[in-house]
Amino acid sequence: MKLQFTKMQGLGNDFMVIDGVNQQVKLSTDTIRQLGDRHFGIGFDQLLLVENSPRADIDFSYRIFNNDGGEVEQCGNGARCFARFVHDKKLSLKKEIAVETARGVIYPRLEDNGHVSVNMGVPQFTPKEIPFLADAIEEGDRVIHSLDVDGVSFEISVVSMGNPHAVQVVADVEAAPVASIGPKIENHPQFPSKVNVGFMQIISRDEIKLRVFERAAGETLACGTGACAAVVAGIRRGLLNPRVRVITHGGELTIAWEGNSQAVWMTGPAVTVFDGTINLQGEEYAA
Ligand SMILES: N[C@H](CCC[C@H](N)C(=O)O)C(=O)O
Repeated sequence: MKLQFTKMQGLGNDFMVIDGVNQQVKLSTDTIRQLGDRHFGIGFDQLLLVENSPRADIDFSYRIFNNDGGEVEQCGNGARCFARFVHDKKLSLKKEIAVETARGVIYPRLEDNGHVSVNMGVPQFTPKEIPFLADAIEEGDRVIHSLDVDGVSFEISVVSMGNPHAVQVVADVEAAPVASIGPKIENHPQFPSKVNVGFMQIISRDEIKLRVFERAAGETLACGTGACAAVVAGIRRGLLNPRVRVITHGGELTIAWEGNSQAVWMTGPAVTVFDGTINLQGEEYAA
């Protein structure tokens, strides 16, 4: 069966976006993995599925799959592309939409300058919410945890944006051990659902550089929820102001958070690369 899709990117974090409103889509884990392969398939960091929501107060349901085929809770760069997609495909005429994910509702808004702003919801910090198996019984949530990785202690901040993040401050992101330490922390036994690993360099109280070794996707050119988590961690550590420019290898994001139980706001680009059609085999289908 033929499946229509759109290839999109947010700061080089790239996606296969599928309209599950006008197509009935059923994809196995293996098929998602094959589609995500950059040599034998289409190639993407994540696959984003757009579906109707049964709730009257929600415009769409948003499902996210890493390129290993696993479904996850949230994707920030993907949220901006989601909003651009539903507008350009005329699935909604609204400038601001309510989108339900596995871990809460987010509110993307199309800006006049072509960027997209997203209310990414309220960050969570308690080990249980990450989930993170802390060393001691924690009172509430600690800003910095020590994590032992092969006998070396790393000072990490844990933040959930719906998906789990472990953020550390480094002197120079370009010299950071992203490829070696990233997978060790991603798969650390104290993260029962694994974790996205952020390496943040503080340039000033208003600017950071960031690299993220993403759970199940490896290092990406940018990570939207990773940028939110890094800024929240930096503010909680007393290192950053409430509005921060985040410089990634794929480009820049603006992240704002007023603290406590306020939502995190993310603003950045969302770009359509091409539309395509692919033939699905076997029990996969798109009607
Ligand atoms: N790898 C992430 C999902 C994609 C997040 C990232 N692409 C973003 O822009 O937030 C996870 O397993 O939680």
